[in-house]
Amino acid sequence: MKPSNHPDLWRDALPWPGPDTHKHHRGRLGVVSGGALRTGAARLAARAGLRIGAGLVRILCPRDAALIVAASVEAIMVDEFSSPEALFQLAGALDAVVIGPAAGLTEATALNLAALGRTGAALIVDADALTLFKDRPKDLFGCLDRDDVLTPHEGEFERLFPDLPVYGREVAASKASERAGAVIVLKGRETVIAAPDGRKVVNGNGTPLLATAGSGDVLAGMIGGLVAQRMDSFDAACAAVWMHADAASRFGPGLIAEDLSEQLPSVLRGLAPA
Ligand SMILES: NC(=O)C1=CN([C@@H]2O[C@H](COP(=O)(O)OP(=O)(O)OC[C@H]3O[C@@H](n4cnc5c(N)ncnc54)[C@H](OP(=O)(O)O)[C@@H]3O)[C@@H](O)[C@H]2O)[C@@H](O)CC1
Ligand SMILES: Nc1ncnc2c1ncn2[C@@H]1O[C@H](COP(=O)(O)OP(=O)(O)O)[C@@H](O)[C@H]1O
Repeated sequence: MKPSNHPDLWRDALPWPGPDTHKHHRGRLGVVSGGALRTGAARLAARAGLRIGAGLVRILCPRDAALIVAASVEAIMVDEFSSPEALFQLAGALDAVVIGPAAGLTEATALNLAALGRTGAALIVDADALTLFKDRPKDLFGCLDRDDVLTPHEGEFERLFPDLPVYGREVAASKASERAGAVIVLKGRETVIAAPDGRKVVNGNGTPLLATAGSGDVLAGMIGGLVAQRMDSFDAACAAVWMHADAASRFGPGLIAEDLSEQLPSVLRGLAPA
């Protein structure tokens, strides 16, 4: 399949604030932070979610991380939790939650994911929350709904779906989406986005400048920010992947993950209705 992702596919579905909206109506996104030494990934994702238009973004922190995160954010809100049940309560008021970036390869991450799976929030599952389920992928799939999104790079994909890479990236992504019962974003030079209902798009505007630590965390936050605004999860994933690459190209050489969110206003201006 040739690269097929293009704004014509999802431009009309992008969320824009109406005159009577308020921050809660624009969508509430949560991002689960790692522990005290691992808070950067959640902050990258949260900022991206806010920049892409979620009205309210909260970083949900284990106790030891809360003061560190609180000291390094402004518009982003911070909550602490001390158990999966407490996380469940916090997430009940959210439209979408990102979990996985620097979350830790621990049982606590698995229990937190299971707790989030019991809420009505759509989940964007990345990084450690994928790798953790290497030997028990069904435990992950059992927590998911069809509007949830998994964002593996190739290594993470192979850990969850060791029998699928042999089919090639495009077929593998479709089979994985069907098996997981969720949208799959198989990241790489040409990212493949597949939905359990058979929709599939291949992205062609990527740039190797994106091969920098934390850029995947930003992408997870962008998808979460669009899904929180009630964009269909597959469309949100296609839009975020394209905008993420466009942001990188606009910045150019020297790009680090922190720069991506700061390019989003100009990316969005180029997509806004006239
Ligand atoms: N600011 C922060 O706090 C940041 C925190 N972060 C967090 O750190 C945590 C662990 O991150 P990680 O890099 O150690 O884990 P992972 O990416 O699994 O690499 C492990 C091995 O997998 C392999 N591999 C195969 N294919 C691959 C591919 N396409 N892309 C990359 N690797 C691929 C590769 O093996 P190789 O190819 O070298 O043999 C590699 O050595 C995780 O929670 C993450 O969220 C980061 O997001 C950065 C910013
Ligand atoms: N060579 C490349 N060409 C285009 N895009 C790339 C390339 N390498 C990485 N990317 C993109 O960069 C992002 C990296 O995500 P990920 O591996 O999860 O990074 P991290 O865990 O550091 O946040 C993905 O969106 C991926 O598609």
